[in-house]
Amino acid sequence: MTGQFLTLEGIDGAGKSTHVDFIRDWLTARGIDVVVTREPGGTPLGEALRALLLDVKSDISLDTETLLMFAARQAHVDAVIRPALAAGRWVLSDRFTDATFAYQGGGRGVPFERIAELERWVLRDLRVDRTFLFDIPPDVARARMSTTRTLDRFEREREAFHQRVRNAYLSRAEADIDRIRVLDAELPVATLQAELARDLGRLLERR
Ligand SMILES: Nc1ncnc2c1ncn2[C@@H]1O[C@H](COP(=O)(O)OP(=O)(O)O)[C@@H](O)[C@H]1O
Ligand SMILES: Cc1cn([C@H]2C[C@H](O)[C@@H](COP(=O)(O)OP(=O)(O)O)O2)c(=O)[nH]c1=O
Repeated sequence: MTGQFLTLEGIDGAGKSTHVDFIRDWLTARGIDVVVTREPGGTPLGEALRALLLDVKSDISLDTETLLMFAARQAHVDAVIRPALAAGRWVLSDRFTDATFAYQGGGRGVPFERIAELERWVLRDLRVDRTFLFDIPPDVARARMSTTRTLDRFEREREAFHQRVRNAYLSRAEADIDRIRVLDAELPVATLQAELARDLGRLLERR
């Protein structure tokens, strides 16, 4: 049996990374072999592209940025995601293609159809089984980040950019309610973990 492919999405500072270990541990405790990965990244090439993409000093045009995201994704899908799923392992990726629709599409204005074309080319028959979208107002997310990290190229964008990213994520969630679960990321971590556990339980049952 092939594994399930799970992704975490949301604007920067929404709290995705906070739940990665929880999801991995919850699944591992139930006998599931989980591969944790992230985008951009997940392979040596992908991590090198990530460094370029996030570096505040990089001067990258819109289309180049979009193509680099998909170049990293192509390597990631072929080297990590497909083999793991084929071996019956589950894959948990901190961000995936929804992020390109949200950031490059919603945030920067790349036409969604162009991104969809790249998605068809790179993903072919690969589908995400469940996406947890951590939804939060940009000002709350920004306040969370400012205490903990040096901001990268995307995190330094204005609040209006992050609002467009958030709106694009929410539109995708409305259009794909079977896959994307929207979580109110302002809730306490323990409440969010209880919701995640409930939904993971449903995924396990339907295997
Ligand atoms: N539900 C929550 N309530 C309050 N603070 C949170 C919550 N989830 C995460 N945080 C804090 O917000 C900051 C950003 O979280 P993080 O998981 O790094 O976000 P992301 O990976 O989405 O950028 C961290 O300092 C984290 O401890
Ligand atoms: C995968 C992906 C990420 N991004 C951006 C969103 C994030 O700002 C950044 C990666 O951030 P993220 O993995 O959230 O970084 P961290 O939690 O370490 O700060 O890349 C895109 O713009 N498009 C994409 O397709």
